[in-house]
Amino acid sequence: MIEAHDLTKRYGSKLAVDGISFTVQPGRVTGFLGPNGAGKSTTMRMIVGLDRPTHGTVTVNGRRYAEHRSPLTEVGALLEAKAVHTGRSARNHLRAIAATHGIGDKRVNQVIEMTGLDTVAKRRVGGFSLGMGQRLGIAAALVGDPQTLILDEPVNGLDPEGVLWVRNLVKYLAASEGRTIFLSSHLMSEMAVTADHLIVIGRGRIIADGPVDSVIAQATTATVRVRSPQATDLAARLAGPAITVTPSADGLLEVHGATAAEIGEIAARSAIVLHELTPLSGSLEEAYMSLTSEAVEYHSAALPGEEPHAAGAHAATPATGEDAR
Ligand SMILES: Nc1ncnc2c1ncn2[C@@H]1O[C@H](COP(=O)(O)OP(=O)(O)OP(=O)(O)O)[C@@H](O)[C@H]1O
Repeated sequence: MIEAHDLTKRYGSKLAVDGISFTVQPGRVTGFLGPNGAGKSTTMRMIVGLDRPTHGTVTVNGRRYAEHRSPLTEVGALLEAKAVHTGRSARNHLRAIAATHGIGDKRVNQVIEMTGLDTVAKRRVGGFSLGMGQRLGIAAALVGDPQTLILDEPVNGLDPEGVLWVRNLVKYLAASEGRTIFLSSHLMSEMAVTADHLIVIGRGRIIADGPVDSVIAQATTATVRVRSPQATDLAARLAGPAITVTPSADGLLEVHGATAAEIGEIAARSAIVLHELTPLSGSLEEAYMSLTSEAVEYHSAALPGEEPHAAGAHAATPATGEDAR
């Protein structure tokens, strides 16, 4: 378990992390989200003692990282994937890390196999691609077989097979082995299918902390998709001050402000035939854009004809495909 209390980090005049308190529980994957510069990496660095809090504390299993006798077997971290001795082979890099904790070659070989690095284990790390470097960073985090894993953008640079592997690995480690997993990513569709719980930060402060479904439900408007051969009639009967009905195609309506049950009852009372009645929850991307719209420090320029802020556009988009939960 990771516990942060009033955790604060100031770099000169920049308050990178502004008094945050949170708990990362074992047995589930906790996603850490936030715009560029929100303070995610700084928070993760403080957890593993690479940065000293200006104020407040953060502990792993009740102790600060530096107080653990065998930190590598307690917490594994992927923070700076390229922070390796470039002249060493992947195997020797892992052996050097393992040696600091008396971990033998057997475990080194296991993690090399787990991370798919077998064929390149003898190659110099300096020549590794971004994805291979990322796999090596994950291997290093796993060497000590730790109870807690902290992964800063672990899927960055990985191919689709690698992304799927990370997803399945962290889910397995949390759900089947009860480990504590804390990971950041900017890929919302991936986070939506990987995390159980989310902590969202912006400008160094916590914006949301809760189960993925509740974070999405709180930050998006639920839509119900209704298909009926009497769509025009149904739309007229549904429309009211609290209900918005948007015809989206022939016979298809998108309804905000009423549940599927309420719509079904209104249709039944009017003897209107329904061919489809589907509640659609918002996507994590919509929720994220809405939650962080005030906290984005580095805005991209709008494309011609696009709203300067993407949040509104996303909030209006019904959730479909892989982002829908
Ligand atoms: N060593 C440092 N010295 C000065 N400022 C720093 C330092 N490290 C981070 N910062 C600043 O602290 C803020 C938070 O940075 P951090 O890297 O923690 O954000 P992040 O959420 O991880 O961002 P990203 O998504 O871009 O990785 C940023 O404004 C950053 O410029």
